[in-house]
Amino acid sequence: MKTSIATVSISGDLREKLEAIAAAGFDGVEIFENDFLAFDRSPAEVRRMAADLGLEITLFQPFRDFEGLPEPQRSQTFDRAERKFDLMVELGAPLMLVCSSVSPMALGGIDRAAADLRELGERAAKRGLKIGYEALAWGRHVNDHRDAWEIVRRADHSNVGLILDSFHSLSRRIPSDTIRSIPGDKIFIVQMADAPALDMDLLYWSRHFRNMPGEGDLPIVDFTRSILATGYDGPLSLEIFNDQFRSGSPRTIAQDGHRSLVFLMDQVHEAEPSLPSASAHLPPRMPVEGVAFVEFTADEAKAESLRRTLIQMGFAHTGTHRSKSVQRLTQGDINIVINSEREGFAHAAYLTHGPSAYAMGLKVKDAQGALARAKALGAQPFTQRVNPGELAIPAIRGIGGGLLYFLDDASDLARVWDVEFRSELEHDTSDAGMVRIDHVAQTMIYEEMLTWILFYRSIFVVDKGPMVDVVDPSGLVRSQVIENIEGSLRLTLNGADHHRTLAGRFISETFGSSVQHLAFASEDIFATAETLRRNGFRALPISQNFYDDLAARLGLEKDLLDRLRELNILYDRDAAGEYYQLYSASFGDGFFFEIVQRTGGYAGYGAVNAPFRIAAQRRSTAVQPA
Ligand SMILES: O=C(O)c1ccc(O)c(O)c1
Ligand SMILES: [Mg+2]
Repeated sequence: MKTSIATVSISGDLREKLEAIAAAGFDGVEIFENDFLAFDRSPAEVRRMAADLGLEITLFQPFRDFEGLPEPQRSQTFDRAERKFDLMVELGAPLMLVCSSVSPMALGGIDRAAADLRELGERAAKRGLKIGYEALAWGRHVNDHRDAWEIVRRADHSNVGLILDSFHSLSRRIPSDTIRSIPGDKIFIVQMADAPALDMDLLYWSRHFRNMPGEGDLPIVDFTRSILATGYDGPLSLEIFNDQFRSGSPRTIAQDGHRSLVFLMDQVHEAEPSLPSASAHLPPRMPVEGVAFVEFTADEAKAESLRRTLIQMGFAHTGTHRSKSVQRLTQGDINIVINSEREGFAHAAYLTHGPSAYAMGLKVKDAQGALARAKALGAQPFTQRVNPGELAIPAIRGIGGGLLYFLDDASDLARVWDVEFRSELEHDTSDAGMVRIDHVAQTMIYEEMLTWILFYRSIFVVDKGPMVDVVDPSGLVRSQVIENIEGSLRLTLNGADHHRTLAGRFISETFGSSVQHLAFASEDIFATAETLRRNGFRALPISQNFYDDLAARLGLEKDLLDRLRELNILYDRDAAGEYYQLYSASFGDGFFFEIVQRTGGYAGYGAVNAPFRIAAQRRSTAVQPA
């Protein structure tokens, strides 16, 4: 299947757009009229630029308010079309998109529109061009692809076809099955866009909130299956109007777009392997069995203080790397690695971001398969020199330029700890009852969130949760969960809009996105909290008002409430179960640990408690008066 994207989808001038689109691997491009008009090169030069970049111009658009006009406007609009045909011939654009009219002067009537399109098709044919008719979801008389198809059918001209746009059809909840009876060769191009489920005016929703397939909530896979069932074999062309994308990095957005189409075809293939053009053959999405380790980079002093904190939290120092300045600490199934090397990637990450959790190892079914899939989706593989006695662990670049390693049980990688680490037990600490990593919280600027949601969803068998607003006293942080059904991988992505929020400050102080907190699961949080207290761990002090409200809101028994209050444990409850949360103080740039306990089927993250946690962190990190 060929891929294409409309220039309107990304930022920059026309040259920057075309370069980013070519670099991302697209086959074709739709030239959006305004992007051309605002550019100071001739149509012939644009044509050459596209050709030099190996891009086919798939479409010129949009031609507006054409059909159904009375005279003299009708003749004027045909003249207008002829001028655009002149331009298209020079550009080498074979197809014009005519979108359904929104003009108050348009008269309506399927036969009138069909006659207009037929005449336009006749004129286009004389110039060697074609026209495609698209129903805008807010078109005055035509706003449904079924009506647009009937008009095209009655126009009955070989140079007149239909253009389908997933947004217009799916925003109006038109069943995708209705596409299956359209002949594939009468569909001249298919435009693809997803969008978040929002209850708003269709035009406003379309012009500001579209996003890449897989980033939103529309049933895009189903739509595409219906398209392919018709025999359509033209390009899938992204047409994404999105305020964020217009101000984002053209390269990143174009890469996301290409990845979204590869992923889309893969999902279609998975759902219906017999479809003719669903030809993407990627290694399958990889199930994740858990977080095998989290690796910090720090200088020696910070590494030692982190090591002491972890030991206070019940971790045991269980290994030292055979050739590097790298420590391993464990508790239950949790592995924390602290890297204080003075060269290599970890050190570079330290120099850029300061002490940080820059790498994460995921235990997957097949590590090489995960790497192969990630590469096929355009992720950047990571390799570094492997010393004798070390394993080449497959890895890719992840959030904030950090690393994502893949481990599995099926290869030598299963023995990584034995191969690379000398085992030792320096500190005979008391285990505090933490058994596994519950979740990893990654903080990023809000604009990057969709990129990472698509990244994780396209590579792994995970789903995304709804976007949740978290109120920081200085602004909003938007949070979205990436998790699998088993709960063995839980990532919370936090998008900060504002540098004054705690998450925003974390980003500016660590110079980019990264892991802001790590949550460990305990099976008895009260026992864990008592042990930590004995070890001298300072829990984040929670406001007394929070506990008074808990009593009022949830009617907790006094005993339970007193214990929560005494140990600074936050509490939440839903129909499925309960959630307990205990926080560490923040370190340095704002990193912290959380300890949680889930009972029953509680599957959330205590979002209702986040404002109280954030307020407590602000109090405890506030600069004390001298
Ligand atoms: O928002 C619009 O006007 C508009 C124009 C052209 C399109 O193809 C489209 O889907 C929307
Ligand atoms: Mg469109």
